Amino acid sequence: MHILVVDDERSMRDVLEIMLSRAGHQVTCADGVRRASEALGSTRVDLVITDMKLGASQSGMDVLRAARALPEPPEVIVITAFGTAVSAMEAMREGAYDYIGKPFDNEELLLLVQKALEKRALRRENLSLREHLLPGAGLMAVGRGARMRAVRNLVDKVAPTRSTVLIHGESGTGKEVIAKELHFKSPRASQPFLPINCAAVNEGVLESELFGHVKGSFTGATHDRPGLLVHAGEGTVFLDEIGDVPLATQVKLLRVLQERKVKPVGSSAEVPFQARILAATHRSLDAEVKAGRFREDLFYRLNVIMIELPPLRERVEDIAPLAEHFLSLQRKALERPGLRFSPEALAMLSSYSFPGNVRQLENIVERAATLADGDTLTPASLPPTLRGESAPSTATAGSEVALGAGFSLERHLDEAERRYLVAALAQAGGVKTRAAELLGLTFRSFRYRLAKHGLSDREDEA
Ligand SMILES: Nc1ncnc2c1ncn2[C@@H]1O[C@H](COP(=O)(O)OP(=O)(O)OP(=O)(O)O)[C@@H](O)[C@H]1O
Repeated sequence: MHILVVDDERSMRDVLEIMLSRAGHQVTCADGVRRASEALGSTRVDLVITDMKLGASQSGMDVLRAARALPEPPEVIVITAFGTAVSAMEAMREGAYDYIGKPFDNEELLLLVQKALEKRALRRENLSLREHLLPGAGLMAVGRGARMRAVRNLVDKVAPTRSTVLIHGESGTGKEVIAKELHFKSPRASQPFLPINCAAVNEGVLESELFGHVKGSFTGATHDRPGLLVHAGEGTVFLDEIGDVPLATQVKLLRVLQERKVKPVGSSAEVPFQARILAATHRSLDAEVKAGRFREDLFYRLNVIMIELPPLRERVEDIAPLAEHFLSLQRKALERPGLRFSPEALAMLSSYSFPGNVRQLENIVERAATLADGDTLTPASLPPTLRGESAPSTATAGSEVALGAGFSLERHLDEAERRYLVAALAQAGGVKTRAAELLGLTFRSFRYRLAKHGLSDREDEA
């Protein structure tokens, strides 16, 4: 654990440093508020021990406030002079872990430090546990089809490495889920996973969030603050929507990635960082590079390993398992253990094209479960948009189709064939011989058509 000792008296700093280092901790010392803020801004600190009175004009309260302003604040122990119980209480109100009066007994202080660090460790553990338990943020992305198996193989291979990974896929395909899986399967799992949506904030905020800032560098910068890259320690920073980073920030990001050092906004000093970088985008960065909107050098720097997440319509075999997964979350959330899909509802889901991908499926299941009167979710529980697309029981009549420029009979028949295949598979509960029978096809012809539409899994291909 890393402890920051703040005291204006040199002898006191030395005593504390020796005592705490002997107890096995890493110790940094600061003689006042400025140095303390610098230390808090440039490294990850678990505990601050500060004297309340720092020289004639400064106060430990300022150190406490700077520490509390951090995204993941360290615990703070305040040392107070005899007879200053009022300021000790004020410190507790502002979030200090505890206080100790001067002169103190060394054993007493060590015990307090140990308890504060236990609390800190517990909080960190809870944070990472909460990450694990968030719906959909489990260790394993759901999906056992051939495409997801390939993704999973790649994840297992690159998770333990330090490589930068670029995740590409349409919106809602699960890019963040994969980023979390990469983090939690890596040796960095006990360290923070810090995501940032690069498209949601403007250039200034993005740079200050990523690289940090020093006090006074802009209105509202009341304290030095480390950026995510430093704050993540040996964890992972996930740059979501990297394709939306403005060109000016791209230049800085490239330098940061190459040199593994950041320059906080308003500072000229460089701070090294250890975090691993993962990035994701729904854009084709190749095309963005060609259009001059994305720097080619940054693209190559990020694109060391690329994970391509296919849209849900290209991995139909994952729809039913995902729907079941989301329904099981709803059973728990709504405390309705009897909720289930009718086979027809599952078939209808399986033949829909999901332009909003897994996120849309998740929303549909949540809505259906919340609104359901009985325990069985039927096609009537699903939004009408799905009905328009489900496999027709008789061939679609020509009159319903917009013929003319842009129409392609071939594509139309192709889509219809695909929907029938999926519907038959769903109706047959995934048993392929049965699905072939339902369609009046030989097994061989059925298997050929599955492969043609990318619906077969690896066993079929073998
Ligand atoms: N394979 C999966 N297993 C379980 N849940 C998933 C899976 N893929 C996606 N989800 C869920 O679907 C939702 C969307 O996933 P996520 O946010 O990871 O997508 P995204 O590609 O990052 O989207 P965007 O590009 O819009 O940020 C989340 O609630 C996530 O938990």
